[in-house]
Amino acid sequence: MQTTMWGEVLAKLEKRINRPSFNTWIRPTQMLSMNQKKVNIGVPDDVFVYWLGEHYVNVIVDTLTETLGFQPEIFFVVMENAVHAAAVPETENIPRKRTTMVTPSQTHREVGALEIEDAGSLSKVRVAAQPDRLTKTTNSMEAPAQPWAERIAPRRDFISRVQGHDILASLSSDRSFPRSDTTKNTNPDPPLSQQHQVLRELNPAYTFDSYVVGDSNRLAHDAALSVAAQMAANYNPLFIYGGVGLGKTHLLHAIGNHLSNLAPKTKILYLSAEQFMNEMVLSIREDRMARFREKYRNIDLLLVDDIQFIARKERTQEEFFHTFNTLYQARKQIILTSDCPPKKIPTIAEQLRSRFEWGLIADIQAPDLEMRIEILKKKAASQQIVLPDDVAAYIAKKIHSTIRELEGCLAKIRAYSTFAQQQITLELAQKVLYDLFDTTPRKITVELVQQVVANHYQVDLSSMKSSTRSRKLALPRQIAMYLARELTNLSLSDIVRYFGGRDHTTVMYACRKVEQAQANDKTLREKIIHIRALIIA
Ligand SMILES: Nc1ncnc2c1ncn2[C@@H]1O[C@H](COP(=O)(O)OP(=O)(O)OP(=O)(O)O)[C@@H](O)[C@H]1O
Repeated sequence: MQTTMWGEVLAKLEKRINRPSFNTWIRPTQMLSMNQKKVNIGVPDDVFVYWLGEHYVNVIVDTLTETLGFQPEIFFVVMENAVHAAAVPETENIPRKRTTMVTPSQTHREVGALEIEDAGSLSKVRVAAQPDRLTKTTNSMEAPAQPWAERIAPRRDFISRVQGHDILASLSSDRSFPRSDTTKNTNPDPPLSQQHQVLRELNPAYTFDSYVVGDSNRLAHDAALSVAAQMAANYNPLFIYGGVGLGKTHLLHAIGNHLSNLAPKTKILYLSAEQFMNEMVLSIREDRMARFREKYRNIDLLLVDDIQFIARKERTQEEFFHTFNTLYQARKQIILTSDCPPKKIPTIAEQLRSRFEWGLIADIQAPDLEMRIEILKKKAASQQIVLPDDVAAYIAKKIHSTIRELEGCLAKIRAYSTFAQQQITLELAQKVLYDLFDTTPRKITVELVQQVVANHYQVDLSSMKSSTRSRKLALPRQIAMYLARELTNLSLSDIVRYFGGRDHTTVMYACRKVEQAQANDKTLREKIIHIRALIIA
């Protein structure tokens, strides 16, 4: 039952996450156990714990919530091997020798803390909570370092570094606001002056130095540098937009880091638009809007990621509008990122849209091959990975769209080379990334076509193969013949045999009928496009 449920979750995730990422990071996972509060997800190694926690925890929790009907906490459990790990009972039953909290692993969203557990007969079980309690995060600052944590949670120094600075951070996490019990624990509403104690989010690795500049991002980079050099002078607001994983967040953090080093007194607030909304909702519910406004309107630099999130959220737009005006009038700097330019953000108040266009709008495009290679080399060097040129070129040629994918490949290769104690070579890279890059086209057979069509029309597969004349079956059979003709190399006579017939004119007739029907029926045309896509996928 768990397997079926996980299968359903995987099927949903497959639609929500791009294919290479899904195949690399999600497909190898298993559900080990669940109860009414928690779900244990088995993963192959530490790198998965880090990477899933860093990038996919929210989508996994959302999908589980949708499937289970409640929001579980999730734990990633490293499996020595699938059989062994599948025998792990509920996590709370595993004898604990030590549990150490380490830093939250996150980019622009609250992700949470990681725990290490020693598990009796299991040589290692490591658990990454889907945590939303800042108390955990705070504890983590004092936690002793673990050797593996160094590898998989490189953000530890980030907490201690940030602690010393006068930077404000959002107190609410995406997931904490609907749950009053957690908010009680996590947000006792400390005085403003103490809020920097619970800082998170600015990633010290995201600096201008570690940012590779090329034609695709030069404008955004130069504008960011200019703002960092002189706030609210030239571009206010600075609006950076671009596709997924192309470096918008990196630039925001780079500005924040630059200023926090240069002028530690600068009050910097970095958060996602979603966090802004969550905190606003929480503040309204707890009657703390005055504090909320005080916090947001008393800063020098506001960095908001994914502003497109506020589309269709009128109350949030209104509140953000006032925040924007107050800061702007006080000559404070505002920097926003989005996945599209202001004019393409759907259903956003016109006054807000026009304000987003007041300053400079800079886009980031996908990097070219040279730049992708340079990024890979830079990332490798920063992690002390010896990455031969041919391996960098191999990965960069295969991955075009997002830099996050490049990093994913690098992390995977590094993990394998570490565990297998082998140097990184082209051969190793090819072996490790085989699944990811295996683009061998799916072999299309008549049986496959029949199966997909039968599923779509909810008819019995065996009846596809019979010569029954029922009306319900006529159309699906004809569509299956039509698509079999189009998608396979078989002759009419060969195809008809799969449908229990002998006369090739049956297929000819079916093809003609479907073509005519499609010409007059848009819905049917779209259905066939959809079915064809499922067959080819
Ligand atoms: N030009 C670059 N040089 C070096 N690293 C980069 C560059 N662009 C992006 N990266 C890296 O790629 C990863 C993804 O970048 P980032 O999170 O900033 O993307 P994003 O555009 O904000 O994505 P999303 O829209 O999903 O939030 C980060 O680890 C970042 O360091």
